[in-house]
Amino acid sequence: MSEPHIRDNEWWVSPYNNAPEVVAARKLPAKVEIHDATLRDGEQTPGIVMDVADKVAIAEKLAEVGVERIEAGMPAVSDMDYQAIKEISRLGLKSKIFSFARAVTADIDKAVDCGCHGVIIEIPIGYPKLKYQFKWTWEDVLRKSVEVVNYAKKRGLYTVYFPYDTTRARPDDFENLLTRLMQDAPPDSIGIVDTMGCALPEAIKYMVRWVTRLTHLPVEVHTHNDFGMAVATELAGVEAGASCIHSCANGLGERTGNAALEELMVALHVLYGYDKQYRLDKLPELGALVSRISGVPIAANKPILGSKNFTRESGIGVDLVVREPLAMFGTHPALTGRAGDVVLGKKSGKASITYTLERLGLPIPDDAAVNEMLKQVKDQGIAKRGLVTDEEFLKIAESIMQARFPKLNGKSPTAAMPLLYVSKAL
Ligand SMILES: CC(=O)SCCNC(=O)CCNC(=O)[C@H](O)C(C)(C)COP(=O)(O)OP(=O)(O)OC[C@H]1O[C@@H](n2cnc3c(N)ncnc32)[C@H](O)[C@@H]1OP(=O)(O)O
Ligand SMILES: O=C(O)CCC(=O)C(=O)O
Repeated sequence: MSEPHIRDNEWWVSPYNNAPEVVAARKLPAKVEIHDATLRDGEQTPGIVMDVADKVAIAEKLAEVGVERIEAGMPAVSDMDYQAIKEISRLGLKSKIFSFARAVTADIDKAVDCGCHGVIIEIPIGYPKLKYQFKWTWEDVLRKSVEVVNYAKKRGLYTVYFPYDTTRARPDDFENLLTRLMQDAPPDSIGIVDTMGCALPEAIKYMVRWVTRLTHLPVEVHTHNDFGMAVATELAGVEAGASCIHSCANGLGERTGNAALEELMVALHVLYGYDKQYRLDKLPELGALVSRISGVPIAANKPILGSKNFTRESGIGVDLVVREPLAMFGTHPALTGRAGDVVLGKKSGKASITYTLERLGLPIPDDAAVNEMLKQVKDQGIAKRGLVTDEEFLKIAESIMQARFPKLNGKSPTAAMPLLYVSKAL
């Protein structure tokens, strides 16, 4: 089928994503890039330390997945970060390498020394930050920014201006800052930073349009997940024309984390129809690597990567999980390197039993036996408040079949199973 919401064996999502009224409200850029900050903002998750080898391994996997930009770290934090960024730059990966800098020239020098393509120049503009933390006015911010932005550009770096806590800036502060920055030190692009993850998707759209109008520069969006909307707000930014969105693999990051890389990649391709520029099938490998190195487990129900995303216990339609996955899921498990799975428990139905028997290579007995197996599976699932394992199910199936064919009592349990079924035909 050729409608955008359906691609055979890949996805079947909502046709209303492409309703004329919905499409008319969008101003999608021709291309969107992902700037991944796992090695900097992801490492800012409390307690995580990644050494040089860890960062190199993650950078290589990010490049393999197809991330356009890797923020490899903040050299000011430690010599290990400095070495890691340098090492990653030397690898000659397809992704462009960025470093994170304060608005100080020494940090720009470090980015150049590390061989980076670009730099993110961070400076606060959110009013709570200016008022309580820095005691700066927007004029102070401008003064500190101008010299450093010009310096970074002079040193040949792609320069992203990152006035953080943007979404809590006073409108006049932000507008004055950007207006004057464009006169005195225009960077290559501007980041809208939802440091506290507290802006609505519609607010981010408004801000992207506002910054575009003020600067005519490419706009990037960087969000956190405090209201569970980091991915939604970045995609809203794209709908308003943002051409670069920031991420962390597995949604790592300060507090509730950053917009999750894997969710953005799949959404750009499946929900917005951007060309498949990413190896979505490699996302589980990246997720497992980042989880192992960070020590932060992936939640079982985490979008894209959760171990139970394509697992169904509920009996209704369960036989379709493997036979016709798009009846049961919006995306085919194989699109993201996954496989569907049927498990047994309290919510099983008859189809769960017959499916499991087939999967175990066993014949399907008569209806009464299947019903009895189902009853015992449910009872056991309830009793243990969990799933019934294959081993437990085999015991249930065997005892039922042996009761029906007592002549075969005494045979070894599992070895006798096929025989027990065959015996019904005798
Ligand atoms: C939203 C945010 O939190 S933004 C950044 C978060 N990331 C990090 O903090 C990374 C991990 N941090 C670290 O390892 C350390 O905090 C360091 C190495 C970066 C800095 O450590 P410290 O030596 O304690 O420096 P400190 O935080 O006191 O700042 C030093 C100076 O930089 C100034 N500064 C801080 N941020 C910026 C900035 N974005 N641009 C320009 N100057 C800045 C401070 O005002 C201070 O100036 P002062 O010496 O005139 O008072
Ligand atoms: O480390 C920080 O939180 C500052 C920069 C940033 O990533 C943000 O504001 O979201």
